[in-house]
This record gives sequence, structure tokens and C-alpha cells, in this order.
Amino acid sequence: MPKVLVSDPIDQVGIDILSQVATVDVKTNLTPEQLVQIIPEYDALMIRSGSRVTKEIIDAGTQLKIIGRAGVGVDNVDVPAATRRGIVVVNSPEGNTIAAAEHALAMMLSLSRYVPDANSSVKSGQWDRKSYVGAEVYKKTLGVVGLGKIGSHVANVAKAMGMKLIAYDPFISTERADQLGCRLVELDLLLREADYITLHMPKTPETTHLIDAEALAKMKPNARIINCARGGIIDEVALAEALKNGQIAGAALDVYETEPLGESALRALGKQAILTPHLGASTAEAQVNVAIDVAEQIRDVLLGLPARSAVNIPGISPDVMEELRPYMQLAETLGKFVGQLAGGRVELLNVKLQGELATNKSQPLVVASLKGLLSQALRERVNYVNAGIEAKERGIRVIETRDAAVKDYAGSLHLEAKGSLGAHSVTGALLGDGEIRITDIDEFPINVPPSQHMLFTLHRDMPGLIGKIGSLLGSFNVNIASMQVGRKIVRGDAVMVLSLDDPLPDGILTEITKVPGIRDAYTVTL
Ligand SMILES: NC(=O)c1ccc[n+]([C@@H]2O[C@H](COP(=O)([O-])OP(=O)(O)OC[C@H]3O[C@@H](n4cnc5c(N)ncnc54)[C@H](O)[C@@H]3O)[C@@H](O)[C@H]2O)c1
Ligand SMILES: O=C(O)[C@H](O)COP(=O)(O)O
Repeated sequence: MPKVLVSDPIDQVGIDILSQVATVDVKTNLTPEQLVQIIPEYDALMIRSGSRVTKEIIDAGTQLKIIGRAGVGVDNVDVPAATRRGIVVVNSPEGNTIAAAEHALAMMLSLSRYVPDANSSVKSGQWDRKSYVGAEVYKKTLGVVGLGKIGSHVANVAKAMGMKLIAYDPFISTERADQLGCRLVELDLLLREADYITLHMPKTPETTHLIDAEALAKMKPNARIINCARGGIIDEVALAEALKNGQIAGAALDVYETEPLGESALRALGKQAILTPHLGASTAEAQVNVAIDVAEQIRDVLLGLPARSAVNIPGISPDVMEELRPYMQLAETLGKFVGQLAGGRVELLNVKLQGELATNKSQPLVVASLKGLLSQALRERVNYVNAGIEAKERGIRVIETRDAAVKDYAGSLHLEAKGSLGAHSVTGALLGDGEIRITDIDEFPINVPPSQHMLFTLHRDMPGLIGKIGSLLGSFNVNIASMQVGRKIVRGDAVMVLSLDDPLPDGILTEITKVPGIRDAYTVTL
């Protein structure tokens, strides 16, 4: 019988499901060293946010086939390390949505009425009614940052409580926001207008310390902020300072930069701060949902069946997969590329299958394109299984077209993304050895392999321009690995694609756009 290790508390219903096919050991509060030591004997690991599954643990898990996260966030799992080892990582994307949303709403009301401090005061023998005069949320403005599953539910309930809704989410369509009764605004405006701000996005390099001293300074003095998303989105030191100085009226946190929360200035704050120990998903209902969701997937994978919410492995049948595998990577790369050219809000994706691809089963390629396109917003949460649904929920319309005429390559894929910032397209194909080539950007013919850091410019074909860009990059110590230009007519519009050894430092893109002749410049990170 396979063996499953459960290293965080999960509902018994999950243990019962696993026990149908495996021997289950529940061992919580293990140190990383203990986990490294015992993991070699296990086929599956089931966790919550309490266990950090590092590369060291994954590498030691020589029998591991699956890691199941009984919850949403897989930021405590080294997913790339698991993927490289061929270990499926699954989660429960929706099992605790309502619980987390309700916790955020509870935090908002508790902050407004000082419920935790008033409760402690009565329990300590006092009867103080003067110190706890609160504020109503009715007719106040709620700013929702991150209008995904949890943010949407919070918005729905807040609307029913008579709140005015504004939202910031660079990856959501205006139509989706309209459906939820939210006015989509820029973050700056949200910070300045909202009486309450609630955060519901993943922690990514872009969202880390998104709420820093500068952002807090933009908020109203009566504003209150709630973070039930991920620790580190708010700069805790800056927040404690802003609360101490009365710069903002309150904050409620469920998640912290380091968990468990250690020494922190937040602990010394009074009734304007509410701190809970990562309780967002801690309802009986959510724990049953996530335990069933993830235990069933572990059971299925141990039985050789596909998982329904794998964050790193495609849920497509093995024979179709084998045929399409090389093109899946092409589609995902092109999706990432065109998504970054198009900027934030994509409303339409046209996937055109050309040459031999026109006769192929196209759905997996459409899904892979969407996965690439959405990965900037959703990171590891988007996978081959959920990319279609996620796109639909974000109001992205997908069109599929086919052109069987063989052009320069046996099969090629053309993606066109239309969004609030305009339309962009990219075409790619595979060489005989399976290597990817980008063959066309915005209808300009080129021939470049994708690389991790790329710079793309639209400019006027004129002498001296390319040299200026090279010198500018050199002055920022950015090394160019390769360069290609493409044009349709001499001295007309042209494109330049550079592969860079280093990411572009902040500010350089603006400098590039100031070079005479440059019409637009974009960076793409693959
Ligand atoms: N406290 C808890 O116990 C608890 C429980 C469940 C989930 N969570 C956390 O809540 C958060 C939201 O979860 P979800 O299930 O709603 O996720 P989701 O993927 O459905 O939604 C996340 C949203 O954030 C948006 N987004 C991405 N980058 C953004 C940015 N830079 N600025 C603004 N918005 C951005 C995405 O477009 C998406 O709409 C996650 O961080 C998750 O880990 C916490
Ligand atoms: O990402 C999640 O699902 C939440 O942060 C919940 O974490 P937990 O399962 O440790 O309560």
C-alpha cells in the first residue's frame, strides 16, 4: 500500500478518503529537518500553510508522486522543484473561498465597531461605552484590491450592505467589474477614495509591499485596511507607524510577513488594530471542503488517474498530450509573450492554428495559450485545467480560427490579444529539433528564439537608432545576447527584438521610449 504523510491538521473526512487506498500517518509540527528525514518513505504529502515544502524536502522525497495543499495558496511549496521532479502539486482553489471572504468581512465590521477590544474590556470587568463609538459601513466606499474569487464574494456581500464599490485589478475586464457593481479604478485613486480597503490578490513580486509608506500616506485619515490575502503585501513596519501616528484609522490582518508572527510593533497597537492568526480558511465547512477536494485528488493520482486541480501538470489525456507536447510549450510561450505586449486587461484572444495545426485537436493549444496569457496575473494558480474557466471569469473572449495553408513552417500558431491598451499579435513555430521560433510580432516578420528577458521596440527604420538603443542598454550595464530587426518597407515602420542577459533595470524603458524614432517599447519576461 502507498503511504501518505499528513503534516498539518486536516479534517478527518480527508484522512478517511486517503485510508481507502493508502496507509496514512498524521504527524504535525515537524521541523524541516524531521520532514527531510522521514519524507523518503512517503508517496504523497498532504499539507496546509503550516508546512514549508522546500526543494530539500522535495529532493529527499524520492517516492513522492503528489503534494496536496488543503487550501488555495501553494506559496509554501517549491512548485518548480516539484515540477522538475515530476511531482504533481494539487490544491483546492475554491474550497475556502467563502470562509476567507467572510473572515475579511468580519474583520471590516470588527474594525468599525472595535468588537475585539470592547469584548476584552467587558470580560475584564469594565462597562466602557464611550471608548468604543464606531463607524458604519453603510454608504461608505469599499476598495477591493484583487477581484478574483474571494474579492468577488466580498464585493457581493458589501454591496448588499449598502457600500459603494471600487476595485483595482489589472487583469480583470471592465465587464466583469460591472457585473459585480464595482467601478474599476487605478490603485492610486482607490487608495485616495476608499474608506475601507480589502486585499485579495496573490503575493507576487509586483504585490510585495504594494501597500508601503507611500501608499499608506495616500489613504484617508478615516480609512481602514484589511489583509486576509498574504503576508508581505503590506509593509508591516510602515503600517504600524501609520496606525501609531493616526495617519489611518485601522487595520485588520490575518496574514503576516513571517508566520507565526514574532516580535512586532503591531502587537503593541490598541483598538485600531486587529490581528488574527491566519484564520481565513478556518471554518468547519471550508476544512471539510478542502480536505475532500485534496484527499480525493491524492487518492486518484495514487490510483494512476489524473488530478482535477493540478497546479503544475496538464490534465489532458496522455496520448493527445504526447502528440501536442512540443506545441503546448509554444502556445504557452506565445500566450505569455502576447499578454505582456497587450498590457493588463485583455478582452479578446484570437488563437489561429496554421498549417498542420489546423487539422489538430486544438483545445489543449487554446488552453495552453490562455495559461501563458493568464500566468502574469495568476502565477502558479492557473493551470491547464482551470485556464479556460479563469479566462471566462475575467471576461476574456476566446476566438479560434484555422488556416490549413502551409506557410514557412509545417505548423505555426498565431495569437492576437486585444485589450484596453490596444491589440498585439505574435506568431511562432517549431524547428525540426523542436526549438521554438517567434516568426512574427505585430505583423512584422522576424526569426528569434524566445529568451527569459526580452526587449521589443516599434520604431521608425532610420540610421543610428539601433546603435543608440545599444549604447543606452550598455550605460545601464545590460548585456545584449542577440538582436533582430524586422521591417516591411525601407525607412518605414520597423521592430527590434533583443534578447538580454539581464532583466531591464527600473526606469530604462522610459529612457528608451524617449529616443527619437521609437514609437513604443515593451519588456517581456518568459
Ligand atoms: N487568509 C486565508 O486563510 C486565505 C484563504 C484563502 C485564500 N487566501 C489568499 O487570498 C488571496 C486571493 O485568493 P483567491 O482565491 O480570490 O484568488 P484568485 O486567483 O481567484 O484571485 C486573485 C485576483 O488577484 C488579481 N491580481 C493579481 N495581481 C494583482 C495585482 N498586482 N493587483 C491587484 N490584483 C491582482 C488577479 O487578477 C485575480 O483576479 C490569495 O492570496 C490567497 O492565497 C487567504
Ligand atoms: O491559501 C489558503 O488556502 C489559506 O491561506 C489557508 O491556509 P490554511 O489552510 O493554513 O488555513
